[in-house]
Amino acid sequence: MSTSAAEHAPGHASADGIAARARGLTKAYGSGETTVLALDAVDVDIARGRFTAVMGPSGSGKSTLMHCLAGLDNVSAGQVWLGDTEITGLKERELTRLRRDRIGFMFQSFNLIPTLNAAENITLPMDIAGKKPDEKWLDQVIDTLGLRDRLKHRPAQLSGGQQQRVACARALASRPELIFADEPTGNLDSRAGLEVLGFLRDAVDDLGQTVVMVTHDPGAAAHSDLVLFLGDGRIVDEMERPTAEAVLERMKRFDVIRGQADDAEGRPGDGAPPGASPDASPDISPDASSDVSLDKD
Ligand SMILES: Nc1ncnc2c1ncn2[C@@H]1O[C@H](COP(=O)(O)OP(=O)(O)OP(=O)(O)O)[C@@H](O)[C@H]1O
Repeated sequence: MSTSAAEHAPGHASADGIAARARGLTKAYGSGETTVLALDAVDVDIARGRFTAVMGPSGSGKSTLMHCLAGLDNVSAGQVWLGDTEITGLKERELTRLRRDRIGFMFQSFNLIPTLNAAENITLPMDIAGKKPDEKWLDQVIDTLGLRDRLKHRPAQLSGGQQQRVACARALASRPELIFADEPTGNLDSRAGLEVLGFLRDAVDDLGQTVVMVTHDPGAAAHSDLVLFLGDGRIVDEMERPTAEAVLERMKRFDVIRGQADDAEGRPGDGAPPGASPDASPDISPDASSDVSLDKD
């Protein structure tokens, strides 16, 4: 299934509201009998100025999709564009520069440098690139994220939620075209997680940023504008204006399909209720399920 594929003129990325685009994106790991097809000819458009969530069962290809769109991993076939730039085929040095200049990253483990204070962590990528931050923008980011009185603190002196806010500010500091967030609330309690999701939402609504977030949590996905559902390396569904309940219901259908596949192949766990077998689980943790009541701010 493709997203807005009809707009696509073959071989060209449009200059309009598309922040990233993939056509026929295929990624295989290994070779011969042990080949794993992580992405199977995925067509996707990531709209500029929107918050897109990527969900799907464990192993469905979420991280691989993010890594390929961000130029962190090479593709086996197909094409990927960031804005108008086709990144498939770029040399590693060009990719490094492109990631540094045009993409912001947030990870589950905040990836802050322990010896640097919050302010230094926020500007580190720009310092490495030898670029001066736009002070007005940086002030806006710091105030939006409520970090003004935490700038001199080192990561160990900050709560998990505050550390992730610093990571969020770092991702925003260079005003990137696209922010990729991989399970950004995975290490946070639900209150801190909600706070970070609210800031990502604000980054889109108030600062005009574009965010793509991989998550297992329907409550987190409910903060997005659009959820893309991956199954077995393909985009199998999408949901506009998601609610946590609707996302959870959609995820449960992966259980049913996997259960049926298990039945057909006579795998252990036949007849078990959806989600009862570890293999069949869509990887929604009990915590995630309990977060279903979380709603948009
Ligand atoms: N480096 C690798 N070598 C071999 N296989 C890999 C590698 N990385 C991922 N895979 C396989 O590719 C498929 C997709 O993996 P991916 O990590 O993208 O899924 P995911 O949806 O992000 O999973 P999870 O929710 O568990 O993080 C899986 O079958 C996985 O085992």
